[in-house]
Amino acid sequence: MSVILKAIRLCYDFRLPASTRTSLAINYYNIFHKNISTAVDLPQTMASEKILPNIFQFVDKNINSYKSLLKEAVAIPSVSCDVKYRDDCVRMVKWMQDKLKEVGATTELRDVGFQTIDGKEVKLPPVLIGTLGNDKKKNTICVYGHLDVQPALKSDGWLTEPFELVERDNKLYGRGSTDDKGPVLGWLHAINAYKGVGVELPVNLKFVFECMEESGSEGLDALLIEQLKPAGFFNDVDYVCISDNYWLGTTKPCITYGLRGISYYFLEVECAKMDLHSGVYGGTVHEAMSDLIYLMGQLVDKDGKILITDIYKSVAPLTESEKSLYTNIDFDPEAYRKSIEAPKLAHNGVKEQLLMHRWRYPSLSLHGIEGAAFQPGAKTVIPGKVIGKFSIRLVPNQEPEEVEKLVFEYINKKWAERGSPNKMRITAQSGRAWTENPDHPHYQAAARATKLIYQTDPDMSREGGSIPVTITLQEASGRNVLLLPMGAGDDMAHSQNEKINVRNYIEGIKLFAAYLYEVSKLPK
Ligand SMILES: C[C@H](N)C(=O)N[C@@H](Cc1c[nH]cn1)C(=O)O
Ligand SMILES: [Zn+2]
Ligand SMILES: [Zn+2]
Repeated sequence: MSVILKAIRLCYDFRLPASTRTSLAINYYNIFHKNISTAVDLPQTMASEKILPNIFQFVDKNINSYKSLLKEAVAIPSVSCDVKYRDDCVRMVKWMQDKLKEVGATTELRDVGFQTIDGKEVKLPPVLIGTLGNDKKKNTICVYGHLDVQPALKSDGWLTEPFELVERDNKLYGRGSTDDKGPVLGWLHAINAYKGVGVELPVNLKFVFECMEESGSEGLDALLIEQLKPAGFFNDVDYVCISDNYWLGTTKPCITYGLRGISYYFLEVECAKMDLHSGVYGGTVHEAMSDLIYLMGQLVDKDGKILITDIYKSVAPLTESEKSLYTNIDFDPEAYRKSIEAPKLAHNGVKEQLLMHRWRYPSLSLHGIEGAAFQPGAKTVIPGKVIGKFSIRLVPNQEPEEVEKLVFEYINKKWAERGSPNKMRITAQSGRAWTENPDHPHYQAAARATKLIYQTDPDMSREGGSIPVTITLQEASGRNVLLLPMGAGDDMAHSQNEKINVRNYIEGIKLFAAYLYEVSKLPK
């Protein structure tokens, strides 16, 4: 067996074509399952074990159509944080609804109300709910994904247009390619592949696809808890799966059992009702920007230690058994450093420390200042109002309300010390951290599927990012939730030149098909 696994690894190392890899995977699969079925002597089971190899071949034959569909999805600039793209968000949701309908799902668009921006009510994009299959004998999996993206402009430093999917060096570049349009489409393609080989889907599926995840999933919790749960949407759900994160590195797959939460702050300082000429007004006003920079400079030290009083107090203590987990994770700090071209990493680049500070300790990041003169050129203006944006990634035992209170108290104290006559206001939106039991059979099923595709045991990882709805889905369904990443650790989600490797996209589709198959075998 190990000889075959090695052979398949070498295929990847030497970049052999997908068809060769698939043949090897099929050989491996047949040998592996022949052993099992001979042992239990069940010819019926044998027949069903041929399903996945056929599906894998089908996927390899349809690579171009998968790329085309991703191109269509990326071309819709569904940026949720900027209301000027709100129609595109709605268009994106409806586009996905059509695709779900095409695979036979029953769908509906649920209205989730309004959000308030600058005192104005703006309609939120609808949430797409879908159901495929209703066989009481089958397991039901609830799949969540998001259709919105972070903003992107070519002038940010993209090599190509961000909303045009471009293939370069076996990578598909475009905003949303990995976060999260590629993975969402992966589910669609996996379902289609079952259809394509004429095999009934082995599970029932329920879909929750939103278009506000990058902006705090506004309206979604209320929909899930106040409407869908009481209406029985989760009654028959057995497992929840989300593909909206990335491998830790670039070669080893992982399955994720933890996310940090997020507490996002808008810190506003106003010194005048309009922007001012610095030659005319400079020296005569208390400038808002100076006040804001002062406050933002009080939040975190150069080593990343958060300076907010008592912020670390409730963080879950590190146990000896947890500590030992980090040693076995496959993570290369030097490769990680090189991939972002940073001069030096925090915590002296020590692997275990880096992982812990990414996954289980809070971090504070400064994101930007609205109202600042960020465009090129020597603009000589004093901004009348500036809004500083920063966030704290929350970890287990840190409750958002308690963290918000500590931040507000700290900012108010620093503001009093500053003694500025200007107006200051701080607001927040927050979501809790999430962890799950990775020893659950659901995780074992996903690990079997992963090993089948990538011929290696996945790492059980946590994730430094946040998906606010994960904990809501866990609570609403009362079921085990698992994150099954499709993309690689260097995909640069949220950054310039976001991409997904063709390999991750295509093998990810196979992974989802194999995952559905493995979960179908779990007890109900
Ligand atoms: C991990 C996920 N793909 C993601 O990118 N989540 C965002 C969620 C968010 C919350 N506020 C704004 N965005 C993230 O972790 O930043
Ligand atoms: Zn994101
Ligand atoms: Zn995402």
